[in-house]
Amino acid sequence: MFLLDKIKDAKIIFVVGGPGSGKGTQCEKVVAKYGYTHLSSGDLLRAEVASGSERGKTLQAIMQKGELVPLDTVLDMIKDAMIAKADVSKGFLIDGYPREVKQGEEFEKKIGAPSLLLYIDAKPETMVKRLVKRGETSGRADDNEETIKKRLDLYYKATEPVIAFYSGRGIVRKIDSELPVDEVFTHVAKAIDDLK
Ligand SMILES: Nc1nc2c(ncn2[C@@H]2O[C@H](COP(=O)(O)OP(=O)(O)OP(=O)(O)O)[C@@H](O)[C@H]2O)c(=O)[nH]1
Ligand SMILES: O=c1ccn([C@@H]2O[C@H](COP(=O)(O)OP(=O)(O)O)[C@@H](O)[C@H]2O)c(=O)[nH]1
Ligand SMILES: [Mg+2]
Repeated sequence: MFLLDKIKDAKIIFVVGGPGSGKGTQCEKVVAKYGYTHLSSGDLLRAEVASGSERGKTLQAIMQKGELVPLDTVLDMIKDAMIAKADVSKGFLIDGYPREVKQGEEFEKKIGAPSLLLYIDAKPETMVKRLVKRGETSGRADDNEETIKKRLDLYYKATEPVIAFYSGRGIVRKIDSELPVDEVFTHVAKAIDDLK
Protein backbone atom coordinates (compact mmCIF):
# COMPACT_ATOMS: atom_id res chain seq x y z
CA MET A 1 0.00 0.00 0.00
CA PHE A 2 1.24 3.50 -0.79
CA LEU A 3 2.10 5.65 2.19
CA LEU A 4 -0.38 8.32 1.18
CA ASP A 5 -3.13 5.69 1.21
CA LYS A 6 -2.20 4.84 4.78
CA ILE A 7 -2.47 8.49 5.69
CA LYS A 8 -5.97 8.43 4.23
CA ASP A 9 -6.97 5.83 6.81
CA ALA A 10 -5.71 7.99 9.69
CA LYS A 11 -7.72 10.80 11.23
CA ILE A 12 -6.56 14.30 10.42
CA ILE A 13 -7.29 17.03 12.95
CA PHE A 14 -6.52 20.69 12.26
CA VAL A 15 -5.78 22.70 15.40
CA VAL A 16 -6.42 26.38 14.77
CA GLY A 17 -6.31 29.34 17.14
CA GLY A 18 -4.54 32.62 17.70
CA PRO A 19 -0.92 32.89 18.76
CA GLY A 20 -0.64 31.81 22.39
CA SER A 21 -4.19 30.45 22.52
CA GLY A 22 -2.83 27.14 23.84
CA LYS A 23 -2.70 24.95 20.74
CA GLY A 24 0.64 23.39 21.64
CA THR A 25 -0.38 22.84 25.27
CA GLN A 26 -3.55 20.98 24.30
CA CYS A 27 -1.84 18.99 21.54
CA GLU A 28 0.66 17.60 24.06
CA LYS A 29 -2.21 16.33 26.16
CA VAL A 30 -3.90 14.75 23.15
CA VAL A 31 -0.65 12.94 22.33
CA ALA A 32 -0.45 11.61 25.90
CA LYS A 33 -4.05 10.35 25.91
CA TYR A 34 -4.64 9.24 22.31
CA GLY A 35 -1.16 8.63 20.91
CA TYR A 36 -1.80 10.83 17.88
CA THR A 37 1.16 12.29 16.02
CA HIS A 38 1.61 16.01 16.76
CA LEU A 39 2.94 18.13 13.93
CA SER A 40 3.29 21.81 14.75
CA SER A 41 3.86 23.88 11.63
CA GLY A 42 5.70 26.48 13.72
CA ASP A 43 7.94 23.82 15.31
CA LEU A 44 8.78 22.33 11.90
CA LEU A 45 9.76 25.78 10.66
CA ARG A 46 11.81 26.50 13.80
CA ALA A 47 13.64 23.18 13.33
CA GLU A 48 14.58 24.25 9.81
CA VAL A 49 15.84 27.59 11.17
CA ALA A 50 17.85 25.78 13.86
CA SER A 51 19.50 23.59 11.22
CA GLY A 52 21.28 26.70 9.94
CA SER A 53 20.38 25.94 6.31
CA GLU A 54 20.05 28.68 3.69
CA ARG A 55 16.32 28.04 3.58
CA GLY A 56 16.25 28.37 7.39
CA LYS A 57 17.80 31.82 7.20
CA THR A 58 15.11 33.02 4.83
CA LEU A 59 12.42 31.54 7.07
CA GLN A 60 13.82 33.15 10.19
CA ALA A 61 13.60 36.62 8.68
CA ILE A 62 9.93 36.10 7.81
CA MET A 63 8.99 34.58 11.17
CA GLN A 64 10.76 37.27 13.16
CA LYS A 65 8.47 39.79 11.48
CA GLY A 66 5.40 37.72 12.27
CA GLU A 67 4.59 37.22 8.60
CA LEU A 68 3.61 34.01 6.81
CA VAL A 69 6.20 31.92 5.00
CA PRO A 70 5.29 30.69 1.50
CA LEU A 71 2.50 28.16 1.52
CA ASP A 72 4.38 25.42 -0.33
CA THR A 73 7.26 25.46 2.13
CA VAL A 74 5.04 24.64 5.09
CA LEU A 75 2.95 22.13 3.19
CA ASP A 76 6.01 20.21 1.97
CA MET A 77 7.36 20.02 5.51
CA ILE A 78 4.07 18.76 6.90
CA LYS A 79 3.69 16.23 4.12
CA ASP A 80 7.21 14.85 4.62
CA ALA A 81 6.63 14.60 8.37
CA MET A 82 3.32 12.78 7.82
CA ILE A 83 4.87 10.33 5.38
CA ALA A 84 7.62 9.59 7.89
CA LYS A 85 4.96 8.59 10.44
CA ALA A 86 2.42 7.03 8.09
CA ASP A 87 3.19 3.48 9.16
CA VAL A 88 2.65 4.03 12.85
CA SER A 89 0.11 6.82 13.11
CA LYS A 90 -3.61 6.40 13.66
CA GLY A 91 -4.15 10.12 13.75
CA PHE A 92 -2.44 13.43 13.03
CA LEU A 93 -2.78 16.71 14.87
CA ILE A 94 -1.83 19.48 12.50
CA ASP A 95 -1.13 22.35 14.90
CA GLY A 96 -1.10 25.95 13.67
CA TYR A 97 -2.27 25.05 10.17
CA PRO A 98 -3.98 26.14 7.94
CA ARG A 99 -3.17 29.81 8.49
CA GLU A 100 -5.23 30.88 5.49
CA VAL A 101 -8.00 29.25 3.45
CA LYS A 102 -5.70 28.60 0.51
CA GLN A 103 -3.36 26.55 2.73
CA GLY A 104 -6.28 24.32 3.70
CA GLU A 105 -7.32 23.82 0.10
CA GLU A 106 -3.79 22.88 -0.95
CA PHE A 107 -3.47 20.46 1.98
CA GLU A 108 -6.63 18.67 0.89
CA LYS A 109 -5.45 18.42 -2.70
CA LYS A 110 -2.09 16.96 -1.76
CA ILE A 111 -2.83 14.96 1.41
CA GLY A 112 -6.46 14.58 2.44
CA ALA A 113 -9.46 16.04 4.22
CA PRO A 114 -9.59 16.79 7.96
CA SER A 115 -12.24 15.03 10.08
CA LEU A 116 -12.22 17.75 12.73
CA LEU A 117 -11.06 21.31 13.25
CA LEU A 118 -10.36 22.21 16.86
CA TYR A 119 -10.79 25.95 17.19
CA ILE A 120 -8.87 26.98 20.31
CA ASP A 121 -10.39 30.30 21.30
CA ALA A 122 -9.01 32.87 23.74
CA LYS A 123 -9.41 36.63 24.04
CA PRO A 124 -6.72 38.77 22.43
CA GLU A 125 -5.71 40.23 25.83
CA THR A 126 -5.26 36.71 27.16
CA MET A 127 -3.14 35.64 24.20
CA VAL A 128 -0.88 38.68 24.49
CA LYS A 129 -0.46 38.14 28.23
CA ARG A 130 0.45 34.47 27.79
CA LEU A 131 2.94 35.16 25.01
CA VAL A 132 4.67 37.96 26.87
CA LYS A 133 5.03 35.59 29.82
CA ARG A 134 6.21 32.74 27.60
CA GLY A 135 8.72 35.15 26.03
CA GLU A 136 10.51 35.45 29.38
CA THR A 137 11.79 31.89 28.96
CA SER A 138 10.95 30.58 25.47
CA GLY A 139 13.85 32.11 23.59
CA ARG A 140 11.45 32.49 20.64
CA ALA A 141 12.45 35.47 18.52
CA ASP A 142 8.77 36.22 17.83
CA ASP A 143 7.64 36.28 21.49
CA ASN A 144 8.15 40.05 21.80
CA GLU A 145 5.42 42.66 22.00
CA GLU A 146 5.88 44.13 18.55
CA THR A 147 5.82 40.78 16.74
CA ILE A 148 3.01 39.45 18.94
CA LYS A 149 0.82 42.32 17.76
CA LYS A 150 1.57 41.55 14.12
CA ARG A 151 0.87 37.84 14.63
CA LEU A 152 -2.49 38.71 16.20
CA ASP A 153 -3.45 41.06 13.37
CA LEU A 154 -2.56 38.45 10.79
CA TYR A 155 -4.49 35.83 12.71
CA TYR A 156 -7.70 37.86 12.60
CA LYS A 157 -7.20 38.81 8.98
CA ALA A 158 -5.99 35.56 7.40
CA THR A 159 -6.74 32.70 9.78
CA GLU A 160 -10.20 33.44 11.14
CA PRO A 161 -11.71 32.97 7.65
CA VAL A 162 -10.38 29.39 7.83
CA ILE A 163 -12.78 28.73 10.70
CA ALA A 164 -15.75 30.08 8.73
CA PHE A 165 -14.71 27.98 5.74
CA TYR A 166 -14.70 24.69 7.69
CA SER A 167 -17.77 25.63 9.75
CA GLY A 168 -19.67 25.34 6.50
CA ARG A 169 -18.70 21.67 6.49
CA GLY A 170 -19.80 21.09 10.07
CA ILE A 171 -16.42 19.88 11.36
CA VAL A 172 -15.51 22.82 13.66
CA ARG A 173 -15.54 22.39 17.45
CA LYS A 174 -14.95 25.64 19.29
CA ILE A 175 -13.01 25.22 22.53
CA ASP A 176 -12.94 27.94 25.18
CA SER A 177 -9.31 28.17 26.23
CA GLU A 178 -9.82 30.82 28.90
CA LEU A 179 -10.44 27.95 31.34
CA PRO A 180 -7.67 26.16 33.25
CA VAL A 181 -5.63 23.79 31.03
CA ASP A 182 -7.20 20.56 32.34
CA GLU A 183 -10.73 21.85 31.89
CA VAL A 184 -9.95 22.96 28.37
CA PHE A 185 -8.67 19.46 27.76
CA THR A 186 -11.92 17.78 28.86
CA HIS A 187 -13.65 19.65 26.02
CA VAL A 188 -10.90 18.76 23.56
CA ALA A 189 -11.14 15.09 24.56
CA LYS A 190 -14.92 15.15 24.13
CA ALA A 191 -14.55 16.49 20.60
CA ILE A 192 -12.09 13.71 19.73
CA ASP A 193 -14.22 11.00 21.38
CA ASP A 194 -17.20 12.15 19.31
CA LEU A 195 -15.21 11.34 16.17
CA LYS A 196 -15.32 7.63 16.87
N1 LIG B 1 -4.03 29.81 32.05
C1 LIG B 1 -3.83 29.11 30.96
N2 LIG B 1 -2.65 29.22 30.34
C2 LIG B 1 -2.46 28.50 29.22
C3 LIG B 1 -3.48 27.67 28.69
N3 LIG B 1 -3.02 27.09 27.55
C4 LIG B 1 -1.78 27.57 27.37
N4 LIG B 1 -1.42 28.40 28.36
C5 LIG B 1 -0.15 29.11 28.46
O1 LIG B 1 -0.10 30.00 27.37
C6 LIG B 1 1.19 29.98 26.71
C7 LIG B 1 1.03 29.69 25.24
O2 LIG B 1 0.59 28.38 25.07
P1 LIG B 1 1.04 27.50 23.81
O3 LIG B 1 0.43 26.14 24.00
O4 LIG B 1 2.50 27.60 23.59
O5 LIG B 1 0.23 28.28 22.68
P2 LIG B 1 0.18 28.09 21.12
O6 LIG B 1 -1.23 28.33 20.70
O7 LIG B 1 0.85 26.81 20.73
O8 LIG B 1 1.01 29.31 20.66
P3 LIG B 1 2.04 29.45 19.45
O9 LIG B 1 3.17 28.49 19.70
O10 LIG B 1 2.46 30.86 19.57
O11 LIG B 1 1.26 29.07 18.25
C8 LIG B 1 2.00 28.90 27.41
O12 LIG B 1 3.01 29.54 28.16
C9 LIG B 1 1.01 28.13 28.27
O13 LIG B 1 1.55 27.76 29.49
C10 LIG B 1 -4.72 27.58 29.39
O14 LIG B 1 -5.65 26.87 29.00
N5 LIG B 1 -4.83 28.32 30.52
O1 LIG C 1 1.71 27.60 8.41
C1 LIG C 1 2.49 28.38 8.97
C2 LIG C 1 2.84 28.24 10.34
C3 LIG C 1 3.72 29.14 10.91
N1 LIG C 1 4.25 30.15 10.17
C4 LIG C 1 5.23 31.08 10.75
O2 LIG C 1 5.71 30.60 11.98
C5 LIG C 1 5.46 31.55 13.03
C6 LIG C 1 5.21 30.84 14.35
O3 LIG C 1 4.13 29.94 14.22
P1 LIG C 1 3.51 29.21 15.49
O4 LIG C 1 2.36 28.40 15.01
O5 LIG C 1 4.56 28.51 16.23
O6 LIG C 1 3.04 30.41 16.40
P2 LIG C 1 1.82 31.43 16.45
O7 LIG C 1 1.97 32.42 15.34
O8 LIG C 1 0.55 30.65 16.37
O9 LIG C 1 2.03 32.06 17.74
C7 LIG C 1 4.31 32.38 12.50
O10 LIG C 1 4.23 33.65 13.10
C8 LIG C 1 4.65 32.45 11.01
O11 LIG C 1 5.66 33.39 10.75
C9 LIG C 1 3.90 30.30 8.84
O12 LIG C 1 4.36 31.21 8.19
N2 LIG C 1 3.04 29.41 8.28
MG1 LIG D 1 2.57 26.47 19.44
